[in-house]
Amino acid sequence: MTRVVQFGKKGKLSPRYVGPYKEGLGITNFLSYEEISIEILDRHVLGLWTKDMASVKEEEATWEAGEDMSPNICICFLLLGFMRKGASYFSKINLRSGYHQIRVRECDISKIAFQNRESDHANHLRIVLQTLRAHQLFTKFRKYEFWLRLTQKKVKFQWSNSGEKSFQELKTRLTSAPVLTLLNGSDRVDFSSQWERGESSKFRKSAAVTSKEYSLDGALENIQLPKGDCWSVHKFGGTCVGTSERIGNVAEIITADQSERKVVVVSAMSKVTDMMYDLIYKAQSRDDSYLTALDAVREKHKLAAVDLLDGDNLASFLCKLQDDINNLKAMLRAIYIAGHATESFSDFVVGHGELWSAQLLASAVRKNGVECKWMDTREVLVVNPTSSNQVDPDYLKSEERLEKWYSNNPSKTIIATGFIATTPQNIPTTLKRDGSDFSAAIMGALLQARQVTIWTDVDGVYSADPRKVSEAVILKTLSYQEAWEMSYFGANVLHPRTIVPVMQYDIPIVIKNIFNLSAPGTMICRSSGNEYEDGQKLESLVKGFATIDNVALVNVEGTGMAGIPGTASAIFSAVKDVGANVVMISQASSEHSVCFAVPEKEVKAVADVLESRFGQALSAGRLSQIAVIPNCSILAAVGQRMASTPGVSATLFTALAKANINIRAIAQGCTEYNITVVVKREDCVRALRAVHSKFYLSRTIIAVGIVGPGLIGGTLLDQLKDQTAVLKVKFNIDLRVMGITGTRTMLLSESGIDLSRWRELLSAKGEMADMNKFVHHVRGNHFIPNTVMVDCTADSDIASHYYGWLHRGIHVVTPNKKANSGPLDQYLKLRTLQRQSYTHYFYEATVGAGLPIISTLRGLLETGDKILRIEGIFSGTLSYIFNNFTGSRAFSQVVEEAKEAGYTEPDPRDDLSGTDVARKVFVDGFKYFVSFPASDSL
Ligand SMILES: NC(=O)C1=CN([C@@H]2O[C@H](COP(=O)(O)OP(=O)(O)OC[C@H]3O[C@@H](n4cnc5c(N)ncnc54)[C@H](OP(=O)(O)O)[C@@H]3O)[C@@H](O)[C@H]2O)C=CC1
Ligand SMILES: N[C@@H](CC=O)C(=O)O
Repeated sequence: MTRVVQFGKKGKLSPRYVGPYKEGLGITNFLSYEEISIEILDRHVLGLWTKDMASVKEEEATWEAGEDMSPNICICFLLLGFMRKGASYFSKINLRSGYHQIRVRECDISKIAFQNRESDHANHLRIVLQTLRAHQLFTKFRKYEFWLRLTQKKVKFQWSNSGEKSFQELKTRLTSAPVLTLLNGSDRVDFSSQWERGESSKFRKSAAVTSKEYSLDGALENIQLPKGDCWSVHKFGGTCVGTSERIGNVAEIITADQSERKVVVVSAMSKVTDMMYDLIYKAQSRDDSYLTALDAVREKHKLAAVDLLDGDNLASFLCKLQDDINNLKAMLRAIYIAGHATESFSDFVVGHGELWSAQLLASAVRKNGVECKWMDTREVLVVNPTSSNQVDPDYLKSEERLEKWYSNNPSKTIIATGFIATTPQNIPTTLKRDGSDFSAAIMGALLQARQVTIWTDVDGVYSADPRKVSEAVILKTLSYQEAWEMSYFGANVLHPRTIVPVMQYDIPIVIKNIFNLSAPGTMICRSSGNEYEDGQKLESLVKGFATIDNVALVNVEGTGMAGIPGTASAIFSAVKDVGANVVMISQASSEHSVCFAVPEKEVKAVADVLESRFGQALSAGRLSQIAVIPNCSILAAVGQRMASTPGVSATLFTALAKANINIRAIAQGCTEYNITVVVKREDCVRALRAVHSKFYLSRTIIAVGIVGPGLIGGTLLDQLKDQTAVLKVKFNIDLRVMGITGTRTMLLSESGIDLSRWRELLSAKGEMADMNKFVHHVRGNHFIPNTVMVDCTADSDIASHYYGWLHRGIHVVTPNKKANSGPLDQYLKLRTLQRQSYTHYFYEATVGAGLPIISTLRGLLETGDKILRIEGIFSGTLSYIFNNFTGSRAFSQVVEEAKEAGYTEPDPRDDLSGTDVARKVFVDGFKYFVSFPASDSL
């Protein structure tokens, strides 16, 4: 029972009952317990109403109520009445007294008014507070003196920050007091026993956040806004509600969601926001087609509604839609005439997409039998636009409005519009880019919800862009900071600002795929500090990698910069003046140069302004240059566990070096949560894949080119066929043979040759051999960071390519002795380059037919052994001949047999002449202890 009392013109009302405040309890025709207890426990004690207040003229038993009378104080008196009677636990009986809920207007929040002597205020309050103190419910009485001052009639009302703080504390203390209640008729439940059983915190929370638990018979509306774990927030983007069928699916998800209470934030149907902006653009360009475009908008929503709804629901939606369209038509006409739309006009028009999708979804949810309310968030979310095209939420005002909205629209399921909000002056505005995610996060914070779920069309946050790294994995968890860093550096996770509202309450954000409900998604939450909890491998110090393409570097250099305060300020003020966004900054400690990255499209303006501002410094030689390096990309490694872990950057840079990626600039924040490098744009994907595989987030992919599929090359290909699976599973290596070439034909593949059929494919599909094309193909796949050429020929011409290959970052593996037994200076040049380019040059198979002779010799020498003598027959061919040329067969026949057995060189004369043995002696390992003149070669 809620009694509505109309106010007269002067805001006076006369109560119909004189309260029994001084007469004792038990008068029956007062408010029911539910009304009062809920008011007490949930709204008024918790409420944040800050303006005063109903003053009571006792003699007349009338109330003068200001527009904003505060019931907080009244409630305190209410409590004190009970406490004065010795109550330390409250029951509904205590509360059934002469207090009235009144509303100024039908739609207003009910407020409690009651009869009281003004002179009693201070006394009563003291008793309340002393009683609380006696029960150790708060610690410092003097902290609440503000209350006493405020309640004095002639004292000017001033609500200071400290008053607010103290009130909040008092509120918490009061609401954590034990309360007796009746749940059902005469069933009495003593929550104090829960308290004694150690469930106080649970109870405190439920007392503070729910109201229904205290209802006697459920007759009373839940007008008090509960907060806390009972709420979950879901956000569905435009793709999720792109069609009537998808809206229906979303309604199913909401219906199936087990949360006690939920707010569902919804974007406009996909493409609608663009359509709405297009309307404005057309209208202000005086393009008459805005009318047909508006018809298309109406039709889209009408069709969706007809598919989804029926009966009254459909009729009422269509009626509302037509009203809105009529209004929009008028507004667009005004824009058409003015030839201009103000920002608030635009925001108002554009926001209709969310208004319609929220209403459609709400109707669809209701159709599933779930009671729900839809919320136009412009009534609730208050934001202050900033100069930088962003908005700052006003949480206090939004909270007030949310409480008010809820009291008029109490529901366990609320479908709220994303993206739109209002300014403090009630001017419609939007939350700008990715605004719906932000709306959901703000709602989560206002309700202190258990979780915010962002529904999208991917399974979660990937360790890298899956379009660039096909082996990218879904991350189970990310800390707020990691998500923040990833999204800043281009990972399409969440807008960084989305994380801010939820962070303060430790509310997790879960990213889920609406098209794959069984996928667990990614949870963004406070870092647990437990290295293993998220199931990531120990090696995954880096959680993920993100890239930003299309950036340019600007390098300002000169001796005149060192030690001159204000240089950086002057540079970046100039950059700010042209509105450019600085993505990354790096300055060497020598202070001779400052290097920073800006979006490519802004670099010209930046260069121009710097040239003009620093023209004098340039001509005087204080600055040597302002250089622009275009076509760059930023690659960022992100991971909270990178902090204070030595070796992460070394691993990162080694991976990049091995993939032959040149780093143009480096930056690392002092939190050590990210390491950022700038690379050439064309190198970016290879760089990303190289580092991704290096940190064991995926397999190391190697593109292999086989030159010379003869005996050795063919055997190797067969061996690779057998080992491919083992290499993948056991060694995390994904080896793909991208090309095979002989002297006449070559076979190329985009994704890797099927090694079980390579002979058949080479002869059937081989094309004319072309070494340049071959190398370009094997190396040219931007998605594979590592390339290896395996030279299985005995050709010096092929060996002469090694230098160029190593120079391009291509690793070389060969059994061909030619490069190592040619001119020594060329060999040494090759080795120097190999060391400088961080590439591998492996040639173990040149000696001993693949037995580990070279590495063994080197190991012996490195550990202090001295090689005095090496004895043996360094030729398989000669060894075969020595053993088999017994005179019974012709020498040529024995040589033929040796060739058949695979011992000989392609030209057996190399073996017979001893040249092959001599080459082996030349090969690296032997050079440790045999001196050759630099001019010697074979
Ligand atoms: N046999 C052995 O036990 C050992 C051999 N080696 C070394 O392995 C290498 C290969 O020996 P092996 O397999 O026996 O010789 P093969 O004669 O069986 O194979 C040589 C291959 O190289 C190809 N080839 C030659 N020149 C070129 C060129 N310019 N461009 C492309 N392909 C070319 C040939 O192609 P095509 O068929 O089209 O002419 C052929 O497929 C040699 O350097 C040898 O010293 C090392 C250790 C042991
Ligand atoms: N032809 C060589 C084998 C490869 O190096 C030999 O006979 O030993």
